[in-house]
Amino acid sequence: MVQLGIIGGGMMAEAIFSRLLAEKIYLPSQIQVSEPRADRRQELVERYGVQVTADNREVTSGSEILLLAIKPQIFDAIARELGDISVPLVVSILAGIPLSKLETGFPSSAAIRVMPNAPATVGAGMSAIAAGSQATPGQVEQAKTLLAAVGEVVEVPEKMMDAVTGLSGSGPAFVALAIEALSDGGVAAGLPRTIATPLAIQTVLGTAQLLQETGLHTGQLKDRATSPGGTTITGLRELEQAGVRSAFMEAVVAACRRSQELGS
Ligand SMILES: NC(=O)C1=CN([C@@H]2O[C@H](COP(=O)(O)OP(=O)(O)OC[C@H]3O[C@@H](n4cnc5c(N)ncnc54)[C@H](O)[C@@H]3O)[C@@H](O)[C@H]2O)C=CC1
Ligand SMILES: O=C(O)[C@@H]1CCC=N1
Repeated sequence: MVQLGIIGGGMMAEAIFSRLLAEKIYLPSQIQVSEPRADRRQELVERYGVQVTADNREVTSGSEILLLAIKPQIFDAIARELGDISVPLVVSILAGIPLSKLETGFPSSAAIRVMPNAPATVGAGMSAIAAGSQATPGQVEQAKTLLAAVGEVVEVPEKMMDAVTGLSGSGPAFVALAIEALSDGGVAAGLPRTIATPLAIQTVLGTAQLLQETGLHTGQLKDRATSPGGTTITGLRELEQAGVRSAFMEAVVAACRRSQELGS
């Protein structure tokens, strides 16, 4: 019997259900994905053996949880198409779409709004969840179990979800841009790309791990790496002159605003 129905078989859907399968939380026979693109359906069957269909309604019949993994821009159309169904729980990963819209769109279901991120693909995701008014503690635990399969989970009040989207939802792209720029800097300084990119990636990974494992404040770590009159302070001065700190802050705030727009 299908236990997890998924609307939209794209990148995030695959990231989440592939880990659920790998961790044996569901069997392939218990997951059904609806996806309009035939080549994508075939790919998902070949890779994972899950059930696929082009018919969204087929997915909803019998599902215990319905995971919405389509783009937020088509949420209204999906709610019109499926709003009369009665699955116990709708879990949405859509940027911006508020619980009020989920609850109005799916009036017979409890709703949980989630914001995961792209590192979910390798089990290193960060997800925030906010429960709707009809969600039972058991359903919140069910959602946490789903998301724990792809990384860390934190429960937040819904009013924080757009800011979460701007930070951890969009953040992997901001960090990827920073890694690419560090690698470019290495190339500009004379390194071959094949050495510069792994150096940049491991530097970001190691710095994050150091901060996480030691609880060291970011400012203390910066000070530790900074000798008087040395190389690091010379580079930091350039970053400050270019307004990099402000650029990151504005990126998160702009992404948060866009999440608010998508939900309005
Ligand atoms: N990409 C990311 O890093 C993150 C994305 N999200 C959210 O996840 C959701 C999905 O994003 P992605 O996986 O990146 O997009 P995607 O484009 O990879 O996946 C969306 C899928 O929905 C399918 N689709 C289109 N129309 C459909 C319909 N009428 N019925 C059923 N399926 C349909 C598309 O063919 C596609 O495979 C979005 O709402 C996004 O806001 C959330 C966190 C991170
Ligand atoms: O760019 C987007 O809209 C999605 C939501 C969070 C990350 N990617």
